Amino acid sequence: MSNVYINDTTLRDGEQAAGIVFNAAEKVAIASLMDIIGIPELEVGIPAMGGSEAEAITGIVNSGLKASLLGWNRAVISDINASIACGLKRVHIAVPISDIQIKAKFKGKTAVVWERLKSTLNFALDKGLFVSVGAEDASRADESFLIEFAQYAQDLGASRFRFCDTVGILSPLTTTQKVKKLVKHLTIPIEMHTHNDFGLATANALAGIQAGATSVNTTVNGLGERAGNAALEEIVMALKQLYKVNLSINTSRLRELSQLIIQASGVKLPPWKAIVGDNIFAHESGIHAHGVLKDPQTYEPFAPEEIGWERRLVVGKHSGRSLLINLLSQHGINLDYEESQKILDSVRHLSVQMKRNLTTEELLDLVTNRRISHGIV
Ligand SMILES: CC(=O)SCCNC(=O)CCNC(=O)[C@H](O)C(C)(C)COP(=O)(O)OP(=O)(O)OC[C@H]1O[C@@H](n2cnc3c(N)ncnc32)[C@H](O)[C@@H]1OP(=O)(O)O
Ligand SMILES: O=C(O)CCC(=O)C(=O)O
Repeated sequence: MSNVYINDTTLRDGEQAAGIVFNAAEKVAIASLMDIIGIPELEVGIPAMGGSEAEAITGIVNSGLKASLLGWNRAVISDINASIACGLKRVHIAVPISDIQIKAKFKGKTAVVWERLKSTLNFALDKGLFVSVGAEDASRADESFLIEFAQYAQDLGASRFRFCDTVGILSPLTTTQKVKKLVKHLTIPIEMHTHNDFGLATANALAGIQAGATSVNTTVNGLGERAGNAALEEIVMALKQLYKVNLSINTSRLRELSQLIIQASGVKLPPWKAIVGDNIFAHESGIHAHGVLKDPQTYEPFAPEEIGWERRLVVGKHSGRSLLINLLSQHGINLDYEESQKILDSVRHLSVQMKRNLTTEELLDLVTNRRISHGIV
């Protein structure tokens, strides 16, 4: 697993999420930050859309990034020409290969699958391009047909093969079974493209990697069609922390990248979003705060600095005395046992009334007011 490769598609599948639009300046800014962070390949968009999308892609191509840049194409010659017109040297050609897709797109004619693959792949190769071939809806395709298709793409000269779980119906076990079979028949790298319809995109992408795939198509914050794609930050941190695979990606800027996507997409994340959510290093509960104050590892899987974020200890309904005593001592207020218990009771009461935790200022006010009313200060 030491050679896992990230090909991020935030600027293609990510932007396909309903209602999301990145303008040209945002697309260039996102690509640039990903490049600085060390993402080796970026799927930058769909040149065949023309207009502002083609302009944005050309803008990225002309930005002098180190990352390899890939354009997404249907198996249509004019799409490939649009990619060339944007200055791209790498193209991805997507071909629908499940019965459902072939029926909807090619009137059920499998001959069209072979013909489209051959004509567009040969065309792109003749133009000197690097070609990645994608099997759309591979997870629902007939398995022999999928293998035949992948081998044909390899024989024709494709440099990489993308296995797509287009509607996110795989589990880690079925992913493993399918990818293992594919690996036996291919020598070119296999890329995982997984969707999150059942909340399994990251798990399935990692299962694919364990089964022998070497590339992952990710998106920042898991943005993408419907429930989204495998999240870049989850894949990178799971590989780093759980699989001990170092990808030479500067993880300390992952939170910053996530924030850039929130800003550009206008879509906020739930605070509990894995890796980059606001609450990933926030502790309120008494037992957790007590543990973290002694050793952060008790309730944190890795240090917040690893992703460029910080630890927060907040006082609220579930807090205990250790946290109160600790926080207040930082403000020169020392509590004995009895007083801390009384203040904790008030904190609980107030939290329930306000249906939230208390800010530090509110906690300090509470203590001061209590002390005044008891003639302590
Ligand atoms: C699983 C995925 O995420 S695939 C990527 C999806 N992304 C997008 O669709 C976003 C960008 N798309 C677009 O801008 C437009 O759909 C375009 C420019 C590609 C095409 O626009 P239109 O010509 O108006 O076609 P429309 O979107 O209505 O239909 C898609 C056409 O592409 C065909 N098609 C779909 N996928 C493929 C493919 N992989 N290879 C070849 N043809 C395909 C469809 O059969 C349909 O053809 P038809 O018009 O002959 O029926
Ligand atoms: O690239 C492809 O082949 C299709 C990618 C895709 O977005 C999908 O199948 O969900």
